[in-house]
Formats: sequence, C-alpha cells, structure tokens
Amino acid sequence: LKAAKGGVGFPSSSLLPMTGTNYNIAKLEVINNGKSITEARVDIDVSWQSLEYYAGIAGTLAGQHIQLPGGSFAYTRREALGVCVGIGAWNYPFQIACWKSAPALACGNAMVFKPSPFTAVTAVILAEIYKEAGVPDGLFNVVQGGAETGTLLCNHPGVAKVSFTGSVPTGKKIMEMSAKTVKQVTLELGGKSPLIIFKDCELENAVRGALMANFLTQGEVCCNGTRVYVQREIMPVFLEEVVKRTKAISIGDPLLEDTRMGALITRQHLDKVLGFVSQAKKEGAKVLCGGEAFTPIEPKLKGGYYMSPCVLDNCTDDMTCVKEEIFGPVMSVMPFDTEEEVLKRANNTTFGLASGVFTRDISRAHRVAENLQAGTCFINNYNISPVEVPFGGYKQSGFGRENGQVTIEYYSQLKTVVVEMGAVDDYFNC
Ligand SMILES: NC(=O)C1=CN([C@@H]2O[C@H](COP(=O)(O)OP(=O)(O)OC[C@H]3O[C@@H](n4cnc5c(N)ncnc54)[C@H](O)[C@@H]3O)[C@@H](O)[C@H]2O)C=CC1
Repeated sequence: LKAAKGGVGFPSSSLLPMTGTNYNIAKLEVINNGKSITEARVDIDVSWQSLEYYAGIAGTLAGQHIQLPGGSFAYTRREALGVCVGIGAWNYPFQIACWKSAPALACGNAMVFKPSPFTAVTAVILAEIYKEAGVPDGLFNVVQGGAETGTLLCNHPGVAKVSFTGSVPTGKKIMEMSAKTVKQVTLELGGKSPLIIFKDCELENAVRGALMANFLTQGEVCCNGTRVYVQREIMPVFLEEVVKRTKAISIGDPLLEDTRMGALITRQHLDKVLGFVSQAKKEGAKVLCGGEAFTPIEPKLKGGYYMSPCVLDNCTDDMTCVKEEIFGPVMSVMPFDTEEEVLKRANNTTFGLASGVFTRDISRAHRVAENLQAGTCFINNYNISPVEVPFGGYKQSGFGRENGQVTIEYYSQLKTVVVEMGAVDDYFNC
C-alpha cells in the first residue's frame, strides 16, 4: 500500500496533475470500486478539500456568552462527543471516510471507521496519511469487517455516535442498536430522487444534467435523479438527445483516461440491476438503449461486471423501476404536463435525499425547490457536492448532515456553564 501511495502530505491547490499522491490514491480507488479514473480523481480531490475545510474550521469552534441579571452570566462550550464510529458504503470509499473523519477529528473526537468489505483498501491509506500528518495513534482507526463487525461497533457502550452511509434497511438496524445506549446517529441512506425538466429549459444543459444525475459511478450514487420527469412538449427531442449521448458513453477499462463508465461493484449487484431492467420490460417500459451486460474488447476485462447504461421510456409512477432504488445505470423517463402535477408525483416517495429542476424561469425554479421534499435541490445542474455545502436526506433517506459548517453540530455537544456573581438565594428560609 505504501508503494502505491507514492508521496506524502496534503496538496493545497485545486485539481491536481495526473501524477503524485492523489493520482495513486485514485488508482487504488479504481481498483477498489471499478469507477473510472477520471471520477476517482475528483473523489480524491473532494476528499482532501474536506480535510482542509474542517482543519480550518477546527480553530473557529466557539461558544456563546450570555448576560444574566445582577452581573451573572453563562457561557457555552462546544465539546467533543468522544469515540465516533463511521460505517461506509462501497460507492465512494475514500471520500466517505474523509467526509466522516474530517469533521469528527476537527471537533476533537476519535473515530473508528469501518469501510465496506467490498472496498476495504483506501480507508487504510487515509489512516496512513493521518499518521504521516501527525495525528496521534488511536485517533483514527480502521476496523475491517462486514455486518457482524458493524453490529459490534454499534452496540459498544464506549461509542458515543455512529455515522452511517448505506442502505435504508441497514440504517434502520443501526438506529435500533444505537438506541440501546442512546448514541447519536447520522444516517446517509438511499434515494430515488426526481429530476424535473421543464419545456423552457436550456435543453443541452438538461440533457447533460440527466446524464450527470444517472450515470456517475455506474449509477451507484445515492442521490442520483433516476426519476426523470420531462414536460410533454419537449419529450421527443429530449429522448433523442439523451439516448444519443447515453449510447456514446465509453465503457471499459476504468484505468484509461477516456473511459467514462467502469464496472459495477459485484457480479451479484450487476445481476440485480439487470433484473430491474427485465422487470421494467415486463411491466411495460420500453428500453431505448442499453440495459445489457457488456463485454469490453480487451481480453483482460472479460468476465468483468460491466453493463451498458440504460434509458427507459413509457415508464409510469407505479412501476418497480420508478419506485425502487436500482443503484445502477438505469434512467426512467416520464412525461408530465403541469408544475402542480409533477410536484405531487415527485414527492410521492418514502425517500427524500435529492432532487433537481431545469428551467429558465427563476421564480419557478425557487418555487419548485421550496416544494420538493428532499434534502438537496439542484437548479440547472445535478450531483454537485462541494465540501462547503451541507448534504443529507429528508424522510427515509436519513437525517443529520455531512459537509458544510452545520456538520459541526453533529459531531459535538454543547456544555452550558452558569456563573453566579452574587449571593445564592435563601429560598428555603433556613
Ligand atoms: N445517502 C448516502 O450518502 C449514500 C447511501 N448509499 C446507499 O447504500 C446502499 C449501497 O451500499 P451498501 O454498502 O450495499 O449498503 P449496506 O447498507 O449493505 O452496507 C453499508 C455498510 O454497512 C455495513 N453493515 C451492513 N449490515 C450492518 C449491520 N447490521 N450493522 C452494522 N453495519 C452493517 C456494511 O458492512 C457496510 O460497511 C444503497 O442503498 C445506497 O443508496 C450509498 C452511498 C451513499
């Protein structure tokens, strides 16, 4: 691992060259996960930005001074919670480890991080980086394992908080286990987010946005906008463009610079995603492109878990592909007529992680953003997650936030200190 890592230290400029520490971590992330090197590099950039951001915030943590009658006063101290557990999913292994550990350490906590067993490697690299940067032993720890290890961590009486990224069913279990000793919990769970495209949109951007909303990391992105609602008048031209571009996505060796879609995480997951496409066909959806297992021409990639990105037409709100999280490169497209109607349909889900709207009408854009029941609404773009901006869900997509200043609230607690400057009341007359 050390050899693969190459260099030492955190860079301080934005997007780095294709050599050096970041590139080597990105390469390992590709091997870990199967995503393209281009995306992995962005993940690693976002990760070090998270470390720098919270390192900067650490020195600004402060309480409040509150004047009371008679010269007395109170003040608040922002204090650490103690040992925090981070449990990660396999889609953004290094980034999730950074998004959890950076605010945790900045608030003075220790973290025990458990990566997904499918992507065990890069969290260890993060531990090595912390060590080389001077973090004392024991402050950031990586524990490997699956559900059993996660269960032990969540039940441990010495743990103050669990921050979890993963599926809704596991999130519910984590909450139940944490309740036994009243641990604080942050849950970043799944989604089935709506992307609403109005007829007055800038079409080129909307089409690019739909691709951004569906096909990053082979579609294995929790906040993806997989329910694409398109206003009826522009449906034919939208479909033509989106299908043309989806067919042009280069699938194959994720370590090559030109590749834009790599392999899914496991054979089992690939079969599950392909199963969703078959089910969609049975329920009446029309496959406009993709949705099949894909074999790249390079002999070494035969047997890899590749599939062609899929656009489904003729979808209706009651179909399985529209209701359930697929977590693969499958976009379901549906027509709508009015704003009121599409908002009702968009909100008719138990999830609430993200949402998006494309329109040139600024009043409508903000009205739609206000009325969508989701933790994030992207206007005229999709899947942009700068570290300064809070990220998290509504409804069964979870609670608590990652990124942004607000995350400090989720990794610290307030102590109130009350100071009496006068005499204590003789309340009991004795
Ligand atoms: N909201 C968000 O930010 C994100 C959500 N996800 C969601 O995660 C899912 C895919 O990721 P997976 O790794 O398959 O999810 P998962 O829920 O199966 O596993 C996530 C993590 O929890 C651990 N785990 C599993 N059972 C556990 C238990 N009983 N107790 C404690 N830990 C346990 C796993 O080992 C893994 O580290 C998708 O549904 C996706 O939507 C994924 C990435 C980001």
